[in-house]
This record gives sequence, C-alpha cells and structure tokens, in this order.
Amino acid sequence: MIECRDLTKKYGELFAVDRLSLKLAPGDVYGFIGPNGSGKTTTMRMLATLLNPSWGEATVCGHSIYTGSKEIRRAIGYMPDFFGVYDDMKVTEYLEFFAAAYRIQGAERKKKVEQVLDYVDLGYKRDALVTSLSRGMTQRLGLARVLLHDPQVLLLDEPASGLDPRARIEMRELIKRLRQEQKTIMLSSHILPELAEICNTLGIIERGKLIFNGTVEEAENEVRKLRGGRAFLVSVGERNAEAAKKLTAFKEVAGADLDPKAGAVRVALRSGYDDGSFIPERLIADRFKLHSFREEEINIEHIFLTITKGITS
Ligand SMILES: Nc1ncnc2c1ncn2[C@@H]1O[C@H](COP(=O)(O)OP(=O)(O)OP(=O)(O)O)[C@@H](O)[C@H]1O
Repeated sequence: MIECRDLTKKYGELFAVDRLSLKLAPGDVYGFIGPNGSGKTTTMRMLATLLNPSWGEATVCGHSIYTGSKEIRRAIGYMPDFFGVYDDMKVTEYLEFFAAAYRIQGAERKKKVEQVLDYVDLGYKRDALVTSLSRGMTQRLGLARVLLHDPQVLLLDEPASGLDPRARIEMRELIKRLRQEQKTIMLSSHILPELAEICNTLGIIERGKLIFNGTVEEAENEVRKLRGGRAFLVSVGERNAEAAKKLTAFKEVAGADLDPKAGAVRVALRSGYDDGSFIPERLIADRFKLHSFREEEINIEHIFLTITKGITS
C-alpha cells in the first residue's frame, strides 16, 4: 500500500528525511513517532505528493509519487497537522465544497456529507459555522473531510494534537473504527501513549532517520533485548523493601528495586530466564502476603525511550 525506498529530503545541508525505507500492507496502522522536527510531516507530505523528495522512491497504492500524483491523491486522505477552515462557512457547506472538489455530484454529494458527519459524530453541528467549532470538533471535521471520497489510505499528521483528553479518546475511537474497515493508516504523533492501542506497526524517526521499523511485538522484543530481560512487578504491601532485598539474592534476578510509582518491587530477570513464576512462589513460601504480581508492560513510551537510548548511546 505504501512503500518507500531511500526516500530523502534535504533542505540545504539539513537532511529532514534521510534514506527512509518502509513498507505498509493493507490494513496496517503505522504509528510514526518522533520528537518535534524529526521529519514526520516532511515524510507525509512527500507521500501525499505535496512535496518533491530530493531523491529516493515511494509508491502509494502501487503508484509512484513522481508519476502517479493524480491517482495517489484520489486514493489517499491526507489530514495535515494544521489546516485552515473558511470563515462564514457552515459545516455542511465546508464539506460540500470539498466533496465538489472530489467531483462527488448532486444527491450523492449530500448523502456523502451526511454520512461522514454521522461517522465523526458531528451531525448535530451541521448548521454551525466552522469557525465556531472547538478544536476537537475541528479535528473531527478535518477527518470527515478526508473521508469524503472513501480513500483506502489515510495519512494523519498529529490528529490528536492540541486536544483535551476526552477529545483525544474520541479521535482514537474513530481511528480504531477506520482500522476495522481495513484502511491503511499512517499516523504521526509525538505524544506516545495515544498510539499504543491503535497501531500494529511502528516507526521511530529521529533527526530524519528511521531508527526502528517493525511490528509492535518486534518493538517489545527489541526493548527486552536492550534492557537485558523480562521484568515483573510484585507487591507484598508494607514489606516491599524486605522482599526486594530477598529477591536480589536469587540467581535468576538481575535486580530488584522499589518502584514507588507502581507501589511495587520491580524485578528484572537475567537474560536467559523467561519464567517469573518463582517470584510469587518463593515470596509466599517465605510467608510474605502477596498483594499483586504481573509482568511489567512495555508501552510505547518504554519502546521509544529504550530504543532511542539504545541507538544513540
Ligand atoms: N520548508 C522548509 N525549509 C527548511 N527546513 C524545513 C522546511 N520544512 C521542514 N524543515 C525542517 O525539516 C525538519 C523536519 O521537519 P518536519 O516538519 O518534517 O518535522 P516533524 O517531525 O513533522 O515535526 P513536528 O512534530 O514538530 O510536526 C525540521 O528540522 C524542520 O525545521
């Protein structure tokens, strides 16, 4: 669906995007993560055929960005990080304007507009002026706009930026629905946790370079490898400090430290040891009262921090 090979954009001496290669299959939801200025928007704009690369190749739905811009623009929905809305235009007028640009005609146009408004749950604002919408509503309108022509590929640049937590959840639910419809979605963010539930594959970009590219599972394995093994969180309540000391002595344990945020002892296993079940077993045998035990989850934030640290240090 999307394929890049050595895609590069140079601004003077700066490599905004540096030999980026990736491949997205139909139905993939690709979380494109990186700090501000790392090259996410530049990549998306090249894929949307709005910006010419310095070199490299990319195809979207089988069309080259150099020769197939017409076909690509028909097949994609690109939602930029900032987009203007027009003063004195009602929500329906705004969408009808874009539907017309996609050559959706007559009764079909009205039907489509109502459909996308319903999809993003903005039907009740159909007669409101676009300038009167909140940031969250404006983002949902932006999404409605790129869905008008039912594109197979969506390029969403920071769709949740500037949204409050509730609006962010609403946006996430919308993207989950699009995923169920087998759309291929590239989604950028510098706010990491919001991508966790949505994506099946991930790319981490730093200073124009893709420093990780793979499935979420591969990213988790990479984190385990870089960290040296699995980690578990165990709590025995007030006796956590005592338990930490005891656990440190076991041959399977690389380290056992109090994790005040989790209210537990974080037990890191030495590499080669996978099974943490001995932790509660031995604590119980030692008459500790077990409050909780679980494997430490690896969230996107961990992945980002560990992988960027692992690569740059
Ligand atoms: N037109 C331009 N001229 C010169 N430099 C540019 C231009 N556009 C982008 N850059 C630079 O290219 C780099 C990548 O920018 P880009 O906007 O792609 O980053 P980003 O990852 O999308 O950042 P953000 O999260 O802030 O949106 C930055 O260093 C930026 O300053």
